[in-house]
Amino acid sequence: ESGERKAKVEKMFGFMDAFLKNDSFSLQKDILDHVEYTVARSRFIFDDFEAYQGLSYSVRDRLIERWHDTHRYFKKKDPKRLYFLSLEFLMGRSLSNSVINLGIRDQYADALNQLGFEFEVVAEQEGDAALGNGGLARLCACQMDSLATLDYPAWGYGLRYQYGLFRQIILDGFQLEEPDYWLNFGNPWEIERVHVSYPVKFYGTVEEEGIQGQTIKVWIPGETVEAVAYDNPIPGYGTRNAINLRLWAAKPSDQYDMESYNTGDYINAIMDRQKAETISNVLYPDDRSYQGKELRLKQHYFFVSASLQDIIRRFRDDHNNFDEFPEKVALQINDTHPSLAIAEVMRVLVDEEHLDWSRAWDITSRVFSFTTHTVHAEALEKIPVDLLGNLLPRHLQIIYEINYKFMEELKSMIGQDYDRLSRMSIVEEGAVKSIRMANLSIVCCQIVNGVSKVHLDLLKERVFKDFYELWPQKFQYKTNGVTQRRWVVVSNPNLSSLISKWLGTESWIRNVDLLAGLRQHVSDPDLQREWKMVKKVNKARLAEYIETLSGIKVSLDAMFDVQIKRIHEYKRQLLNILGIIHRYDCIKNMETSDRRKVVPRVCIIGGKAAPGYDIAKKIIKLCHVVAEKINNDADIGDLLKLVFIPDYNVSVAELVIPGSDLSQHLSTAGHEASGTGSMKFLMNGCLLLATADGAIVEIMEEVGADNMFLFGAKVNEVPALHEKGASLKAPLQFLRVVRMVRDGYFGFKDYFKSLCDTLEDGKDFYLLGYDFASYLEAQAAADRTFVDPEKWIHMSILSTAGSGKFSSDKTIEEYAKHTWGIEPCKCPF
Ligand SMILES: [N-]=[N+]=N[C@]1([C@H](N)O)O[C@H](CO)[C@@H](O)[C@H](O)[C@H]1O
Repeated sequence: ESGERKAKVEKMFGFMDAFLKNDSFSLQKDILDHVEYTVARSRFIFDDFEAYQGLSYSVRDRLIERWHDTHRYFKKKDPKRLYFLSLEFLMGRSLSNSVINLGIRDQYADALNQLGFEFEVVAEQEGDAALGNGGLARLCACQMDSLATLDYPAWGYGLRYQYGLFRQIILDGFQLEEPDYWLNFGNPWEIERVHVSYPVKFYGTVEEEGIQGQTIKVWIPGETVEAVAYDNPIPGYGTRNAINLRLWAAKPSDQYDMESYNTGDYINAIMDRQKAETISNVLYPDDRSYQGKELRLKQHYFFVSASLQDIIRRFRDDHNNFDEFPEKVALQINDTHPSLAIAEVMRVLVDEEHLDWSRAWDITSRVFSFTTHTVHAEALEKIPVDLLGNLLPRHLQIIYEINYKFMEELKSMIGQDYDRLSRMSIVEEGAVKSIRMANLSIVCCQIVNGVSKVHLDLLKERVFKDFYELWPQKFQYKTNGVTQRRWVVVSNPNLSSLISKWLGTESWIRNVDLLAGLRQHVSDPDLQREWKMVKKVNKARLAEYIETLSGIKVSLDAMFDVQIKRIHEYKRQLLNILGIIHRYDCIKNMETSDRRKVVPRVCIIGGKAAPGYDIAKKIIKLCHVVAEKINNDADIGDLLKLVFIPDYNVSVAELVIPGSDLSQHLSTAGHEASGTGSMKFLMNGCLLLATADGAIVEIMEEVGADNMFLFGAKVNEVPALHEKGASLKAPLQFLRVVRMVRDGYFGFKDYFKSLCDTLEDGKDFYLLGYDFASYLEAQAAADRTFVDPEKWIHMSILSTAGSGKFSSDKTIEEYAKHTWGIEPCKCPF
């Protein structure tokens, strides 16, 4: 019956490009049809936002077509699939990226023009999908773009938060948080799959039942919630493949207790049902440590259970022997947030599929791989057993069993070394007995990946030293990457066309190694002139944005010096601000004649602080009071400006990065697992001023240390410096600027006391004092280079030319080959 219908449809439409045409007239018609029939506004009168909606729905139609063809082809070929489990996906906007990956941006721009709209203006109507905090979350989004573009059969699974990462409002220089109700006007980029829903169980008890002489565990849940799927097609660039990001939303389950209904306690019954929806409501805005909150744990299990039910249902469609599961499925755990998936697969295989433990464990340990993104042992997730035992009683039993078997095996390998046994145990005894989710992930997974070469060294020598010594073969690294589609082609179209012109091809967009071809043209004056022009145009756009935001006029001749990332003490935005105070102080104390030699700077800082992170919030306030002083000081004029860009997100980054001359990555060496912002700046020809930390070390290998401005203690020097503690004496310049803040030179004397206290000798854990002198030297080197435009442009072109290694395409190819064992599966039509 469906075969017949398929044949009839194919005959009717012929197979290739079955339905939608992409010529300008067809696009105009589709946009108007959606304005009229989907947005329900008259096709004759609609505004920019309705044009955005109409346009987006017409683009979505073309995504759905490719999504269907891709998944029908995957179904036909039944390749090994990758399932990428992550609690966060920082997608940003979808419109521009989608039309560029579909290869029909120009057609759409023309169609809109015919209808009297401007593409860029309409594209600005879209809000960011901010379903994540920072680097880890954006990394997933870049990796999904690469998985699609490289034709890998992959799915992303996550949570459909109703509230994304909070909006940052700055009031009198203080950060306030506002809810990000991003779904207010609907979301054209998702498809609600009402028929794809699964019950997720919580609480309850575990009973034992005897079946055919076997005792099996039966989990009697206390509460059930429904998980409903929302699909987000992810189009590849230059391919028909479009893969899926499936996000789960919690809905009241249709199982309801008649009891409360009949007692007429109707309202409470409904309220109870409403409670269910809160599970997927809010993204936890903390980019730091794990909070032992029950709701957070519910979120973890909710998306893990729904995802695994969906994955196993798909596997069972074509397979009924679970020994094939690891051949057909690769499960990627992105940090420890999805690690409960390990216990869940064991529960399904043992309790529901009745496999014996060792067979189940063999399958489970071959199907999972784990990537950690942190260097701070204290940031590793630990779940109190009381919390876990109450919410997921069967999973706690299973984790205890996994740990018991692991401890037995370990004792047989290392003997009665109790310190090491307790350090490696998945169960942490002590005041709050807890489950170490990182230990569980390492014990289970075949491969544990760090996110940069330096990160792996830190995992081996510090964070997971015991495990590395036991299982060195498990530990690998896959250097992070960013997608050149969004971070160059979408956000910097002028540079993108310039690169294609000088490389004589656009294939670098899919084959990033070609960027190295720019090296042979680096000294060509025409390229240098055009390169400079592109940067100038992008700087003008950024300057306009700054003026709109803050009313501050900035000079395009100044060096645009940028630090944009989450606010953290280890990322040392405070070092940047103290450096600016030093620069200001120097200019103030200069002879007017010397001021002519000062290289004008526009210092731009942006980033959100976790709502409960007090010190980070003080750093934001300090930035504003210093800016207030400098920007209103007539003596300074255009020599120095400081601007804090509020509500930093993916779209702001897409505007700021192309307009930046210099970007700062100041983490205390050994604290940034990788960093990915640096890679986006590098691709856009922006020079880096940085410590040799995380991925910066590999960037130095690719573009050369002499093509960057490096400073500060090295990773292997920091532990010894920490030992020195109070004996480490900070330089006078540093003491002077700290004194200025402490004495209230910028006001708020008492408010900044605790911030200044963190910099006192012996307390300066992040070594701002120790690194201050070399930091100022690096800044001076940047000044000297900036006044030599040819040298600067030379370094800028070489930065882009050497950025190929840091494409997420590279990262994904490495993972596919060495961790997941998946092959491209390109949809042929
Ligand atoms: N969570 N986490 N970790 C991070 C970032 N904060 O999101 O992951 C990012 C992605 O791996 C890293 O680049 C960054 O160094 C690391 O701190």
